[in-house]
Amino acid sequence: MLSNSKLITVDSLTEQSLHDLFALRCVAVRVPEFYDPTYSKALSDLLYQEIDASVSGGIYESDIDSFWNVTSDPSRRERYFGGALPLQQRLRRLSAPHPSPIDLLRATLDERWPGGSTLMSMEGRKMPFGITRAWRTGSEGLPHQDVLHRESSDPEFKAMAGQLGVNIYFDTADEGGELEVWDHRVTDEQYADIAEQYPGSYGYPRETLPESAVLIKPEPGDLVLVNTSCVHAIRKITKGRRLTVSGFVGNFRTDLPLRCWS
Ligand SMILES: O=C(O)CCC(=O)C(=O)O
Ligand SMILES: [Fe+2]
Repeated sequence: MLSNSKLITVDSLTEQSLHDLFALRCVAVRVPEFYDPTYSKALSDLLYQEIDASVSGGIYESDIDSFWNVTSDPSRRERYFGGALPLQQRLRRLSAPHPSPIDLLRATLDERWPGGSTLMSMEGRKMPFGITRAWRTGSEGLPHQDVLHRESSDPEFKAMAGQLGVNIYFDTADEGGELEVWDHRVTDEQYADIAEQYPGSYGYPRETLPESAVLIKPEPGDLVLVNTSCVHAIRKITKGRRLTVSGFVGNFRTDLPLRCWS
């Protein structure tokens, strides 16, 4: 039975809940109404219009590539880094007169984490944080992990002590679209043997996994943080559509800044 005992729900993000998530005392943390739900719907209407057909398609539509889509394409990579600051500025403009939800998240992490929080840089360039992901009816995200050092050979990322997926939900599906998280990790050693079968740590068959531990049906305005070393999936959206602003947060040490990218 799915007990959701590995889910922590908090009124506001705390240092303790972040430590619990990095240490896998839980697999997900939910902050209901992190962003005002009445602003969320209005913002989602604007963000749907920003979807860019020229960024990589796949399971969701977006306004900017994710890092893993640009690693082997120099022109996409250039566009990705060039988009980092315009992305922040556009979300501020679309959210005004309310705060940008991604600024609010980065400031909250800065206040709560001993070492603070900052945008991730790579080779001296800022990375985008807070991409829009629009999930249409019929789409789903298969069981996967997000582990940066499997996507980049940069030795710096090997030192990362943990990675979180952070999602703020602005529009949610009428049916389906739940976030499912397993209390289960495919280790780097295990992944090395199956990497060719599951590029990007994506698409593990459900029958190879234990029962999932957490199932979240997000509401507009919710923030959900997942330890992305745990296998997680987005159940098929069978009615309606779903829009998130999404990113990752890397922990390099408690006394160093969390680093944020998408
Ligand atoms: O959209 C979601 O609920 C989760 C997306 C995801 O896979 C992640 O944040 O790593
Ligand atoms: Fe993920």
